[in-house]
Amino acid sequence: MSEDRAIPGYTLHRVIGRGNTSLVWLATDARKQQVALKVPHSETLRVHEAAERFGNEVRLTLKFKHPHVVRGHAGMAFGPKAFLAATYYPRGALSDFLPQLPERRLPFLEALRVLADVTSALTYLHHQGAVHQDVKTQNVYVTEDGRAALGDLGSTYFTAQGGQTSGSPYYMSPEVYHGESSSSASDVYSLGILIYELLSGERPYHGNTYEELMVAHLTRFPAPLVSLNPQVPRRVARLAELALAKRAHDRPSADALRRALLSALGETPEDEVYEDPEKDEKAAAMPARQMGRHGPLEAARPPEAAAVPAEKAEKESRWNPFRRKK
Ligand SMILES: Nc1ncnc2c1ncn2[C@@H]1O[C@H](COP(=O)(O)OP(=O)(O)OP(=O)(O)O)[C@@H](O)[C@H]1O
Repeated sequence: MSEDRAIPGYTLHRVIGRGNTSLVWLATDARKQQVALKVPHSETLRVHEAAERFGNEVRLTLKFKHPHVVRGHAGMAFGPKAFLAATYYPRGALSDFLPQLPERRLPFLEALRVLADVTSALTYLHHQGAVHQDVKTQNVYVTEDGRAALGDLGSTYFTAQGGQTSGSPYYMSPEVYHGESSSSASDVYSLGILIYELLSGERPYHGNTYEELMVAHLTRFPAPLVSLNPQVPRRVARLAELALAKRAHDRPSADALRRALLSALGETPEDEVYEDPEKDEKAAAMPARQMGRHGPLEAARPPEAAAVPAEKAEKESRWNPFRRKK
């Protein structure tokens, strides 16, 4: 990284990832704590909607506080010194290591645990009135002891404020393919795809092009999950199949799925009690001198210009989700 992009207060050790938007470093902060430091590419800062998307990710990652949502420690949403310091997950994202596993699958109980954690994160976001819009293996980070956290809040928005519909074609719901608004039910659909993928080792729908995937999501039905993996408890299989209902209102809530997954793990699902995300905002803030014009604590704005409009997905070059490396 050139000197002018150095982030004050952090020592950079090595690059651990490179996405469309940012370069991710393993770094240590002033207290010698390891963090994943996301620094937007210069091009991201030059393209308005890309910069907005990064800024949205910074603001919301700092705002939400849940054990299964990637935690932001500090950041700056906009400007040449924009960055996000977040919890570092040494195993990386699910997509980083799944392909190396036998049959591309986590052991069954580990998969259930990861899914229960992601579903708990979604239950929380939906309870806050937010829609994630990008649930997929690339955005699920896993700890050494097999616990998961949902990250990449760049496309997340609050339904009360509105936001631009977006998604990734392997995970996108029929209504998003139709160019309609996304909702918590669209997240549940993407979660249904993830459940299939983790419990059967394969995504339910395939296609080599955006159009082929669209046809599959709009017209086909997945094979019964228990036929692909007889270990899957019937209730989980039933709800996962319902999560892939073509009509949004036929899908279960994330919370219903969370309860089924926890029961499958032999646990008694409890109601989740949430901390007010505003409560510790000041504690999570950067020192004032490091705050940009749009500091990380500013109320979250909808990522209007930031997300990938589904109907434009084919046309957009950089922001076409189908072309994203993931
Ligand atoms: N908190 C983290 N802990 C460990 N590794 C991480 C973390 N965040 C990101 N990475 C690594 O960096 C890679 C790139 O991160 P990410 O996909 O978030 O980049 P991005 O440019 O913001 O995303 P996009 O391509 O969706 O725009 C990830 O695939 C992962 O390997």
